[in-house]
Amino acid sequence: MDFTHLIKLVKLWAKGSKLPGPPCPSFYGHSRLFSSENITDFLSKSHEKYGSIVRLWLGPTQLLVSIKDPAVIKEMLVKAEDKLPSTGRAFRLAFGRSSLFASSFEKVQKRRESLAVQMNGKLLERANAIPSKVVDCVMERIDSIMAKGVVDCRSFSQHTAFSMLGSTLFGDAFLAWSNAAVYEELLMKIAKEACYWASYSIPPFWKRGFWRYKCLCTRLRCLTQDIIQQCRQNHKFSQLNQNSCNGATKIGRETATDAVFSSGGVMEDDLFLAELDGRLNKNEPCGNTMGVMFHGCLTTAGLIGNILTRLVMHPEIQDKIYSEIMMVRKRSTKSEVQNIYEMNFLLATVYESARHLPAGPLLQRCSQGQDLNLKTGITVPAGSILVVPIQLVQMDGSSWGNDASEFNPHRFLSKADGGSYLEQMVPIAGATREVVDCTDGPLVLNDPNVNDSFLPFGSGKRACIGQKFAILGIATLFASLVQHYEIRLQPGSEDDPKPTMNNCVLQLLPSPKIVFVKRNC
Ligand code: HEM
Repeated sequence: MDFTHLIKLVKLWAKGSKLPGPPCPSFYGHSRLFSSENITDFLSKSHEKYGSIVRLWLGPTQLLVSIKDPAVIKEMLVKAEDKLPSTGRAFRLAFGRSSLFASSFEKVQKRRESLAVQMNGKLLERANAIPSKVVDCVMERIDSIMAKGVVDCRSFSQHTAFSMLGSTLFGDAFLAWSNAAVYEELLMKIAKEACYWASYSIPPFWKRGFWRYKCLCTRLRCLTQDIIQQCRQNHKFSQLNQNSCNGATKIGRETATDAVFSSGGVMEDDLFLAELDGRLNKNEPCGNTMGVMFHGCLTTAGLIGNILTRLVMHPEIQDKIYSEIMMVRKRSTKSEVQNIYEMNFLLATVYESARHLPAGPLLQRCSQGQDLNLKTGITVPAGSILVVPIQLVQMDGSSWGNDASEFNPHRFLSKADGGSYLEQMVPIAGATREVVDCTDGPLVLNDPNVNDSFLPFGSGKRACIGQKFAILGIATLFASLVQHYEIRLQPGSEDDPKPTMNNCVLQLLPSPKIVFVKRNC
């Protein structure tokens, strides 16, 4: 250890010991006391005893600081720009260099901004967060599932999220791709092992399992290149057709700068993919594309599964969503997708599901270079691990009321006059600011982000850039699903599912078995 390292360490000890927290139980600190399964319980007890900021030693050189106060969390998430080195390592190990999921903010800033413009601009302007072709594809799958029998929420959600993200990134070619099932399986195998292999600060070259894992990652890269190739061919072909219909001879990007989306709403150009990976690394291409597929599929599948589980456990909520869909669609002349902005109860159910069960137990940050001075007067020393126990924050009675632990979409609705805040955020041609008259009277959707304790997509400098896309896409999907099918719990599958970490995300397990019953509409 060199001299500067030693000075840093002494500062960490000196400043860290001024923070409130339990005494260090051993040389290894608290690292052996909590695992990912009981981390929230452990932090809950520590916050009860020591207040809203708690420090824990994870060993002689690692200080963890957990923050539970919403105002301090907000400040911290804006000020602490870096992610933990292990997060960046997990993505780098699996997918190669990435300019989107690296731990240093400096490395991701530019790509984040340009991708956010794509995700939140063109994609949402068209109010076509997911194309009808994906919904058709999911519906077809339900028909084949019904022919076979039952399915569980988890596997249905996984396939669905995969179709959603795949067709958004790769266009129509993805839905017809013969390797889609293999791709999905590979991605899930990688998800099972990613955190384990990233927990080694030096890759364990001596372990056979590690090389097996690297093989899976290489196969995923080859398949990603294959689908990108097909996506480009598809695009060129459709351009050729379009040009020959127009009597033009020129093909390629010059004619397609505005054609990121086809008429069906799918991004059929390779501009989006080029935007994702740019000229990142010729030896390890597609790092960001694979990273987005990985993160997007796992988190979206988690939320879809979570909503499905709620709908089968609370049939009264499903009935209410169905009434809202029918009411909105009956009285509206707009296209199906635009109607989503008027389905306030459905959107509130999506928010409530995300509040009730976030993708993971912790948001994490660090500030490698300098100390973090918070307005409360507290200084978090450079190099500390900063965490937000989201489950605790999103279930806290002082932010969410006495019924914080209940599943209640109404907490995001109010009876005041006005339109949905989503409609105001994403202006749609011809959209009026109507409110939906559900059985309880007109309901207005509140912006969930006004509550600092709503954090399923993080917040601040490293917040999720897929939030609006995920919410609108998932709502679009459920609007079709619930309109055409009643989703019921398979008799005998009444176990009480509990939040459990599985494939890098929190899921309600055991996953209930469900049946789709076609409605007469
Ligand atoms: C239900 C679906 C999703 C959930 C719950 C979710 C959740 C999250 C969370 C909690 C973070 C960390 C935020 C923070 O630390 O403050 C994150 C980061 C991120 N998300 Fe998502 N996400 C979802 C879907 C997506 C999708 C569909 C995309 C893109 C297609 C996406 C792109 C990203 C990116 C690029 C980051 C990394 C930001 C950074 O490190 O700077 N997410 N997401």
